[in-house]
Amino acid sequence: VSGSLCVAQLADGTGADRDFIAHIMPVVSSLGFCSSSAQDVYSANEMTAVVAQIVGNNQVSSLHNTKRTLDPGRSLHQNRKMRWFELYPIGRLLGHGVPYNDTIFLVDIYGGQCDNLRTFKARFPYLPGRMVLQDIPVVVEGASSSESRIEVMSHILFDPQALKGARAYLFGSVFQNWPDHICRQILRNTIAAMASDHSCILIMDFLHDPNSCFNQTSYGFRMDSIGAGVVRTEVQWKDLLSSAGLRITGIWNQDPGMETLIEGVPAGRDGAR
Ligand SMILES: C[S@@+](CC[C@H](N)C(=O)[O-])C[C@H]1O[C@@H](n2cnc3c(N)ncnc32)[C@H](O)[C@@H]1O
Repeated sequence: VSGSLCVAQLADGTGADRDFIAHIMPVVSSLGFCSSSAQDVYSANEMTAVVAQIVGNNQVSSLHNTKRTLDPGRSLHQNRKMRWFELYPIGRLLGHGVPYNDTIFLVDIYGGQCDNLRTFKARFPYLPGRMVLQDIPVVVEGASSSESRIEVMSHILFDPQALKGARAYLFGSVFQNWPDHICRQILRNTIAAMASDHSCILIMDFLHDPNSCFNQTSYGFRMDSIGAGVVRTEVQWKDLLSSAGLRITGIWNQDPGMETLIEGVPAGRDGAR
């Protein structure tokens, strides 16, 4: 096929689901199997011609082999995972009337084995305020025995948020696991607990850029393939947060192939945050 085709035309021509085409084509393009001149617009190139021949199928490397060829020296496993506080200027959380020792500074929602809080406390040992890890009961049991300075509490999906007025509610690698309607419910439950003047939501997640490197485009593809997960573009994040009643007040990202920190506050709040 000569010329460019948009996602809708590709879906029509193949009979495949349009969302599926929109997700898979950035991966195909970043592997070099077609070209992309604009977002959601693709054209055939020399590689397309090769793989379109029956004999050419044998020349298609596995994703892992191709990754080494096209993206030398980089893979999700080779890159060190950034800590949320290495991306985010935590001075933004200070000087707003909290934290005091008896107030809640940070709630790590679905925090796993409390690594986010443990490393944060190690880096900023003198910060006042309570730190609370929330996760499903079986995870919380394991976490409580390993870290005594961090409070742990059971919290499962769609539970109302019991901890009111924390300075920040952190979600690390959580929303990428869930479709929009579930994320919206989690966000709304959190908003109901937020103090209107000083609480914020911090989201550590991937921000999908369809024109970026293999690392990132393929991560969205892999999230799709293991469940209902989704890696969102900046527009999708804005839409999701605003549909829940939040306004994005900052996005920090040091490497387009890695995690991003998104800060949000209730939409009605005056000022920058
Ligand atoms: C991808 S891990 C993220 C862990 C951690 N926040 C981090 O930054 O590495 C997702 C977490 O969500 C938790 N989780 C999964 N299903 C849940 C549910 N229904 N209710 C509450 N937590 C859940 C898991 O136990 C896990 O700790």
